[in-house]
Amino acid sequence: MIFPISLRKIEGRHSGKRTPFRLQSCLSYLYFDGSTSNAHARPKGWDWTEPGEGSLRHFRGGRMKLIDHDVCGNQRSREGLLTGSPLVSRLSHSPWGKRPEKKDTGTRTRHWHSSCHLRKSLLKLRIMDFLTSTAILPLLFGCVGVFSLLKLLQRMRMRAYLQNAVVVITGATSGLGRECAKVFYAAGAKLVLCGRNREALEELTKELTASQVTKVEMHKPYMVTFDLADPGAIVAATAEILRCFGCVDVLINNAGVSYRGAITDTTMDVDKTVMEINYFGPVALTKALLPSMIKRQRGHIVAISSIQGKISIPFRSAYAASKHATQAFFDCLRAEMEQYEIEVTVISPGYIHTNLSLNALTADGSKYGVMDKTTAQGRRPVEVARDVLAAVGKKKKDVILADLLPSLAIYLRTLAPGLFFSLMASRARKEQKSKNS
Ligand SMILES: NC(=O)C1=CN([C@@H]2O[C@H](COP(=O)(O)OP(=O)(O)OC[C@H]3O[C@@H](n4cnc5c(N)ncnc54)[C@H](OP(=O)(O)O)[C@@H]3O)[C@@H](O)[C@H]2O)C=CC1
Ligand SMILES: CCCCCCCCCCCCCCCC(=O)OCC(=O)COP(=O)(O)O
Repeated sequence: MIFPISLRKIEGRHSGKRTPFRLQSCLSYLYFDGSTSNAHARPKGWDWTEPGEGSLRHFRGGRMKLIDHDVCGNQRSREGLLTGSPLVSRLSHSPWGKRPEKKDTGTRTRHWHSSCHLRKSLLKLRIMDFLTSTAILPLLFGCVGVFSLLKLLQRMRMRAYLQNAVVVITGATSGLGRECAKVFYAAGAKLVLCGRNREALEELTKELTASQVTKVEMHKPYMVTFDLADPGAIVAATAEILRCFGCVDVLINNAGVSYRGAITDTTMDVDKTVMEINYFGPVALTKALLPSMIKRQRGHIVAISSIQGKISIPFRSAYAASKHATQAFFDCLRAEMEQYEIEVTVISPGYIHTNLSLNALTADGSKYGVMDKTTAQGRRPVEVARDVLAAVGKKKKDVILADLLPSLAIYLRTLAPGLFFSLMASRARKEQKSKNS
């Protein structure tokens, strides 16, 4: 007979004591609830003890005694030894009495039948218990094995996808772009590094080629310098990019600029510049590279957006608008490119410890030049870069790389917009107040 028992409860409060328990029946299992002080409660719905009142009288050092009465009113008891795992313990016990003799009353026979019935159901239980104890472990190991195998396959597929792939990274001179260059290079990608600052690109190239640490074959990166805010430069740069390795497998639109300012103070030029760099530039570069990808029926476009591509926070109007536009454009692109087997991944990070706030534009177009606390406390760019690598390798479509609060804020914006807007308004009031004081 099997008694699944919560060992935790027993050990916690009652071990070694003479303690009353309430017995409760659930299906044919017997549970006892150590938290109650009910001494002689009748086991609810438990027909096994029907002839009398059963109660658990004794429990000491792993032994327990169950006492009830037979039909003639004689007290009878069973003793059990508590064994088994902490999750499910068993009470092995001396079985109940024998078949009633002919002289027994009808009641006694009825109880004997009910006892038989109980034995049958307990046999079923024992079989079930045997099956679970013999099946659960192999099943568990099986699941872990399959999971590990799938992970291994995924890693191998990822490696094969990125090794020797031509990867173009914009904004490779600094922050996230720079770290992306390092992790994609280490994965064996053929890099085309883009930025405005040639010296910074050269320095990065030197650093990369000096670090031959991985087993995979490394390829010397190319550099292409252009300004994303200059549409003419983008056309010329595209031709140069395509000449580097003859094709592009992955384009990572990472370059970007942030902004801080009140809408009422901000000139239209600033709005346009932010949109040029963060939205029109990546869109133009993507459009320029797409025909060659479509021709090969192969390619992957990545957009580094932001949490602010999903929610808008005060004093970030131009930046949030550019990131929302980015999200929308690349979502459309994903749908349209599926027929050509071109992947589109939009990545929305939360704060990262980079130069973003230092380089942010203000209302009059000047540089903000402050390392914000939120930026300084952001994630390490190398970690985010690894997540970008994984997202690209796994061909993810939309990825949020942020802490719990920004992630929750996205849901709040969708599910309770009124509340979200109130929170943002109060944030704006507070920020305005601290600026004025
Ligand atoms: N840091 C953060 O908290 C977060 C950042 N992001 C996004 O990550 C991306 C990378 O930013 P991050 O590394 O943080 O910031 P950084 O300021 O460190 O890097 C920005 C990069 O963009 C390049 N860039 C800026 N303007 C232009 C331009 N006109 N033409 C070409 N390249 C340009 C910069 O190159 P140059 O050397 O020429 O200036 C630099 O390489 C951005 O899109 C940003 O929006 C998203 C969420 C959070
Ligand atoms: C169910 C409870 C939900 C509670 C939600 C409360 C709302 C809290 C608002 C949180 C706002 C998070 C903003 C995150 C912004 C962010 O991560 O931006 C990333 C960037 O792009 C950073 O750029 P910036 O120039 O602004 O530094």
